[in-house]
Amino acid sequence: MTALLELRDVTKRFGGLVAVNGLSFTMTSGEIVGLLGPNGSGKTTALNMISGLLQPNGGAIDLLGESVGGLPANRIAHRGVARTFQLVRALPSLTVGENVLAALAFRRHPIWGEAAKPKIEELLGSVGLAGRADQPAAGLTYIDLKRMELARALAAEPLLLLLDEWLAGLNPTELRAGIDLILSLRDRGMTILLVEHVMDAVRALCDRCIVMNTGSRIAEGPTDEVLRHPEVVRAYLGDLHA
Ligand SMILES: Nc1ncnc2c1ncn2[C@@H]1O[C@H](COP(=O)(O)OP(=O)(O)OP(=O)(O)O)[C@@H](O)[C@H]1O
Repeated sequence: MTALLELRDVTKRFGGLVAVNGLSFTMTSGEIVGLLGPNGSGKTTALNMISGLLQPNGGAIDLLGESVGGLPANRIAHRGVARTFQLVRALPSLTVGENVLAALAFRRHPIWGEAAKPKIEELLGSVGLAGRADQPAAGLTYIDLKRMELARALAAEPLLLLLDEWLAGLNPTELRAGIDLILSLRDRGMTILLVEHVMDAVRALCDRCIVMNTGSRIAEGPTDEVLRHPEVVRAYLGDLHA
């Protein structure tokens, strides 16, 4: 079966710093995979290359067997990759519905105006914001902002969703709701690559994990096994003691 996503020997350098060093992994449709590692290990840089915000210096990135490595972000989005950001990117002067509309207007098959209204409601409903389209985005709580950002990502009807610390900063009740929401996306067939530091969430969500340290993959496998891997424990303890 063709992998949904395949990275082969992908490298990114910033001057003399090798932020991602020969990273290889594959994902199949329907998986939730965790991309883990201590601060600065290269996780966000990897997401940035998969989504086209950064150009790799070497290696290959394929989506459904076709090369997307080095394509601009909008073309990769049109091929089916959507993402959220560590710092939520909302348009606070607009309503919740207008924020989602902006995403619908820039997707591969754009819709806008009246035609977009049912889709906006459907997207907001799918992230727990039903009936909130007319509310100003500026008034949303943190978790609701995150929900809105997710609705914007889902507006593209992606094959692959990249979540960059989407659960960070949530209180325990919100975290449970956030985990359930991500699981509901998986139940609808979404494939998700998740960068996350909240280990309870990683255990609850990820079928498999890939762990990076200083740009390289140091472990990969089922979540429980990977989190017990001595090199992974060392990398995280080293980070905590740094
Ligand atoms: N645009 C950039 N220019 C220069 N160096 C960068 C740039 N982006 C990232 N880096 C460096 O690359 C390395 C990897 O950073 P990256 O943000 O990918 O790590 P991360 O694993 O996502 O960290 P965190 O968990 O803290 O978000 C770090 O040393 C970082 O300082």
